[in-house]
Amino acid sequence: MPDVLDATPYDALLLLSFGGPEGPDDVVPFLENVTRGRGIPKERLKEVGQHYFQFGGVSPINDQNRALLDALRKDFADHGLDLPVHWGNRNWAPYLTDTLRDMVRAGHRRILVLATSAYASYSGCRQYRENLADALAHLESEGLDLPKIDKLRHYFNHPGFVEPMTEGVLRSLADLPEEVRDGAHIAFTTHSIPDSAADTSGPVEGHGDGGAYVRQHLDVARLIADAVRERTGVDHPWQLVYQSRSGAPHIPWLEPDICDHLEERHAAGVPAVVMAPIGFVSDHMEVLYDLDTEATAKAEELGLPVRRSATVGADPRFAAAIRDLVLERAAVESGQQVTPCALGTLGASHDLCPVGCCPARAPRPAAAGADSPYA
Ligand SMILES: CC1=C(CCC(=O)O)c2cc3nc(cc4[nH]c(cc5[nH]c(cc1n2)c(C)c5CCC(=O)O)c(CCC(=O)O)c4C)C(CCC(=O)O)=C3C
Ligand SMILES: [Fe+2]
Repeated sequence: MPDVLDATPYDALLLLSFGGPEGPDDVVPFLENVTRGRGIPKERLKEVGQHYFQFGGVSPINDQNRALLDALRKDFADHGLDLPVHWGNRNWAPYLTDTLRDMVRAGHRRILVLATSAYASYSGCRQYRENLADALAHLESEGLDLPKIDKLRHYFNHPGFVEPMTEGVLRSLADLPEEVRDGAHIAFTTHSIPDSAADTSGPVEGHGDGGAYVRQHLDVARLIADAVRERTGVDHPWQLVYQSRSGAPHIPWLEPDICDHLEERHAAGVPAVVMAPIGFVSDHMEVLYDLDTEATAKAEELGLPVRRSATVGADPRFAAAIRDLVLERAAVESGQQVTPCALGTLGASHDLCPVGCCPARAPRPAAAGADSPYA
């Protein structure tokens, strides 16, 4: 390994995340930010507000991101990669626009973005690209010289993302009572999204039937299930299920819901379930409430032993994976030949989101893609 790693042409990495409230007074304004123009039913908002108030109005997501920042900075420093890492959010402080302004004022001209979503979808990819376009428009109106922004490819199938989750599932299985362990099923969970959003996720040529969103999750689930079988010698049946549905009831979203799934598995005589939240990068509110609180209460009511496995969070292997992805993309942008690292059947995702990838219901400018007005 060389003494000094080089991320040229990039001069900074931007961790781009969702944001979350840090106290009771933040909850309602945060939810207003999240739902602006998104038509989420009032009852759902009141309910989700309660989830936050139950945890003192504090979402764990910001501390998770602070821990990830620390892990990235440590990994980069330990490997001689001199690349500053900044952090901005879509829905709460530190807001993306403020972070980007600071970065431009500090002289950064080529910024690489790491979004805290590993998969294709409007909510996990294009919406972040729209946020980047909004922030750039804002800085332009302030008369600042705009930087060039690229976004890292989807990392769902990078070994540094998959391996910590495999280990988490193994730990959860080991934690189950021995008499139910070998019969346990694995429920891989992710955020439910409208069927229409799933079907149009990923590049246009792959649209339909759950799109890239469902295919990518299925690939990760299969990778983990295969690795678990290899390590334990036991074939644990598994299924991809969904959680955290919002939206109006008459609009179809991805199903089944984790709670219905637990009921169905219990009725079928399954002795235990490991819930593996592969759709989430860290233990934020969706994991703490929808799985650890709600689904776990449902399992208790059924008398079904369950365990929830770990997300990658600030695992050093995940930080190392991000370093690998940064160097890979820097090499691509420098015109070098690279072999991208990816497990599974789908191969490495595209570097540049093509036109029509993960479309919005109402088209808006999106940066860091083939259709960016800020090339
Ligand atoms: C795919 C996906 C991810 C994963 C990718 C990624 O990480 O980006 C994700 C992450 C997150 N979602 C989060 C919170 C919320 N999401 C909501 C609403 C929605 N999410 C959606 C999808 C996703 N969401 C969708 C289709 C909606 C419906 C409305 C809309 O189309 O926008 C609402 C409104 C109320 C509700 O409907 O629940 C809240 C409060 C938090 C923060 C948690 C914390 O505070 O710890 C995080 C990380
Ligand atoms: Fe969400």
